[in-house]
Amino acid sequence: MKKQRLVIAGSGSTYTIGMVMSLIAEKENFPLESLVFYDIDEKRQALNAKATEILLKEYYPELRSFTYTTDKKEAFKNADFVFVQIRTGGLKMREKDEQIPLKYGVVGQETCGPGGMAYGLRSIKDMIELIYDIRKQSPNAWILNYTNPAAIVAEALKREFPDDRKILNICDMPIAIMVSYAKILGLEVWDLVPEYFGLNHFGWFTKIYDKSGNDLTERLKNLIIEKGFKPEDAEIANDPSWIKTFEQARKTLMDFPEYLPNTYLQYYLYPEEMVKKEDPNHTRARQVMEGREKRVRELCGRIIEKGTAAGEDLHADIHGVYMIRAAESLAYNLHQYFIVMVENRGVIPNLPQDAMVEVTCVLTSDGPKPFAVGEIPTFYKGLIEGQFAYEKLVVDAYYEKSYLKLLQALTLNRTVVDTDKARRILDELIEANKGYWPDLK
Ligand SMILES: NC(=O)c1ccc[n+]([C@@H]2O[C@H](COP(=O)([O-])OP(=O)(O)OC[C@H]3O[C@@H](n4cnc5c(N)ncnc54)[C@H](O)[C@@H]3O)[C@@H](O)[C@H]2O)c1
Ligand SMILES: O=P(O)(O)OC[C@H]1O[C@H](O[C@H]2[C@H](O)[C@@H](O)[C@@H](O)O[C@@H]2CO)[C@H](O)[C@@H](O)[C@@H]1O
Ligand SMILES: [Mn+2]
Repeated sequence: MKKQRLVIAGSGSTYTIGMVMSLIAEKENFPLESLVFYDIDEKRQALNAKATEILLKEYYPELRSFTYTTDKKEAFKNADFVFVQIRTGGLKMREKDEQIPLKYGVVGQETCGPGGMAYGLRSIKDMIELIYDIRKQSPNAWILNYTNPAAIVAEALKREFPDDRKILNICDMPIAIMVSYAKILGLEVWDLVPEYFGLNHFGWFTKIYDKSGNDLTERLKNLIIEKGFKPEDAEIANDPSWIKTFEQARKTLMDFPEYLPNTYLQYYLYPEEMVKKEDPNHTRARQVMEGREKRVRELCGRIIEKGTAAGEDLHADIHGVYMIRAAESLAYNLHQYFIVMVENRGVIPNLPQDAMVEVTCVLTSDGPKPFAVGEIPTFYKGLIEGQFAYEKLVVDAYYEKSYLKLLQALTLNRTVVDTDKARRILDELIEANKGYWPDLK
């Protein structure tokens, strides 16, 4: 079995230690020859890296080479896989993305609505630059991107790198939802086979089967409606915000019982309720700073101080395991099922052919092979077309530096709708994003 040379870009992330634990858990199936951390923030990276050195010594002694650097050239040479998890502007800018729309009574969210647009315009520039840097050093590496907003990033990367078949955009929300389905059904998550369609953070499960081909969908829907729905992945199971989100997904299913919804649809289908639930002085970014970010920082600090991870409650999370298993399937041609983003090209015939859709695929060494979805009903088609038009306009606006296209994008977005409101939010976001966004005409 060929051992893999893996680079993690954005290794100062709050997800890195979880990813390292997942690499340890998956070491028999995705053995590493080397692991390299890359980040632009030396201090942030060093904390994770120093804790990782200890974790690897204790749980992965056979891994001979672990290094960390802020030098792109050194980081990206001879990679087989690069996982990309950057956040341009950090959690401080995420807080602005969430707070500014809320001032106008509009959803304030990291990947949805005006906040998602603001974050998207920041991510595109850095992501394009990063992919060029990776390709200079490693023309054949698989690049697994989960930097958000993944829908907008995927659309921009498709346009900038149309012939690059080794960039895969992937999100963990569908698998995190499936962890809850598995629990309700009394099965393991990897025993479930999903049918799914949509855009990233904007999709539906149409069917859930077990590995023997039994259709569990109607039983699952009834169980969710009768018994409730909650997050089960350890990372989010006790988080009040995620608990509310999963409850809302149950309501969505009761309102629109045809398909099982992605949790992110709550922002588009119940925008008024979402605004009401928010405390503008304590949005999700602040909760993450006081929660996951603080927890990871303190954990690393303790490991470094003690020189050991013994006694710490460490586990592989579904986020890390999902990305690594997707990489395994690509590296070793395993033909396993994953929900990932691919260009439509006939998968859903009644949607734009160039849309980056999120659907069930088999991952092979030749890349993702999507299953045909077929034509989708009018309600879903209408919603997706509106959302895709918004995403496309954001990427158009980035390339053309167009104020008008951003105004159109926000006016189209279901979380905004009103043109005057869209203009006021846009003007404030422009001010807040000076130095990150292109200068608009
Ligand atoms: N697609 C998904 O389902 C999914 C799931 C989880 C996280 N994410 C994404 O992963 C990313 C990381 O999330 P986080 O909350 O841990 O953020 P974070 O701010 O803790 O970490 C991001 C890291 O990226 C670094 N960075 C920023 N710009 C960079 C650049 N140009 N080059 C290299 N490094 C850079 C930062 O210094 C920081 O250390 C975000 O984009 C988040 O949205 C996506
Ligand atoms: O608000 P955050 O930063 O806590 O989460 C935003 C991310 O939410 C989803 O990821 C979940 C994931 O679904 C779950 O399995 C677990 O790993 O936690 C993650 C974060 O809570 C979403 O898919 C991502 O795109 C978001 O970045
Ligand atoms: Mn996601």
